[in-house]
Amino acid sequence: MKVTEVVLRHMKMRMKAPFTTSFGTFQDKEFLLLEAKDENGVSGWGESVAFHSPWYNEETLKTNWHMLEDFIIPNLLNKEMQHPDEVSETLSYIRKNNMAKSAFEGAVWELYAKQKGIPLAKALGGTANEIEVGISIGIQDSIDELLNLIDEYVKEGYKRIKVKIKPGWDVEVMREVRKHFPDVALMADANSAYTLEDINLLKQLDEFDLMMIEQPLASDDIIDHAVLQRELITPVCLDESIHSYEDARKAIELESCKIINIKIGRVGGLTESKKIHDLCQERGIPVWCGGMLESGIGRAHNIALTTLSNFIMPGDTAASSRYWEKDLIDPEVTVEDGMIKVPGKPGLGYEPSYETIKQFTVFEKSFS
Ligand SMILES: O=C(O)CCC(=O)c1ccccc1C(=O)O
Ligand SMILES: [Mg+2]
Repeated sequence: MKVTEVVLRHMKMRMKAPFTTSFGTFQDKEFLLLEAKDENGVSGWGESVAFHSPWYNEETLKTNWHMLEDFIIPNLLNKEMQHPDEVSETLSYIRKNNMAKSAFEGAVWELYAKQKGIPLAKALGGTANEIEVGISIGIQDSIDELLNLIDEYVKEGYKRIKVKIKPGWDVEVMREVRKHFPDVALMADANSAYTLEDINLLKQLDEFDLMMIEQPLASDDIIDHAVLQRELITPVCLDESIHSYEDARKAIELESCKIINIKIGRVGGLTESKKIHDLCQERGIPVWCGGMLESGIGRAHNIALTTLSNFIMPGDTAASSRYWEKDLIDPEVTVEDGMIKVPGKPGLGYEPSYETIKQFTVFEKSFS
């Protein structure tokens, strides 16, 4: 298998509604799409989930463009490979820049699956025919607005509700949500908005029978998370803290968390995601697939990964229509009763639409 041409596209798509986390708000989603073609003109697709600004991690779509253009693409163009695992091996000399690596690697994984004539899910070793999904709700202007949204999503059948929290929008909010939705599977995501000084406040969340609290403390801190986990009944789930298999191993050994959120981009690709998945399975740590407000391409990658057997908790990969007026793929991702049917066609199983992609492309460059 060989990638003989790469088309890199800078995309800009407006989300239906702004998304607010403890770091701020945005509505225009900019990201990179990477199309990798083989010598027969077959394309595999990858998406970089790096945002316009480095609030979630240190990467941005411009740093990703730089890494791809100046290092990753030259390293991998025209390189003969037997298996997509060789992408991360080849790039292992590059420190971090996981989202940039993952964009290329995801495209190679799709190409590999297409060449074998099997769905990406199967190529990864996944077995599920359908997957359970939840939904992540950003910080709202009022509790009433939040309750209305939750009501809507519960009626649509989403299997669990995740509420973003931050100081000043936490205990009282979760109390109201629990009061109105006593039976819903519920969790909170803090995106690192707290420190150990907030331990008493975080302990109050134990009242609400949450499935987990996601990334309460700093993005690089598994020591304090271990201290916090010892004090909480609610399981801690790590998101931003886990960049690799090694991070996952250390967090599990320190008992910094009881659950891990795997995001393909954050850990540098599908090969590393699988390794983390397998480790967690061995250690009895459930995993679920996080979301980065992806277009259909990244969404399709998440769906394929989620078919692995230790993805036993609903992920954040909601329906295309939750984010976009029009997604880049045909068909779009749809959710019925909180389930997504895993496509049976080779590769991603969703066809990227060149017409729609063109409409949202700010800039593109071809490498061969
Ligand atoms: O709906 C999604 O794609 C996930 C939404 C979400 O929670 C999120 C969105 C952007 C960046 C980080 C996160 C997160 O999981 O922390
Ligand atoms: Mg998170």
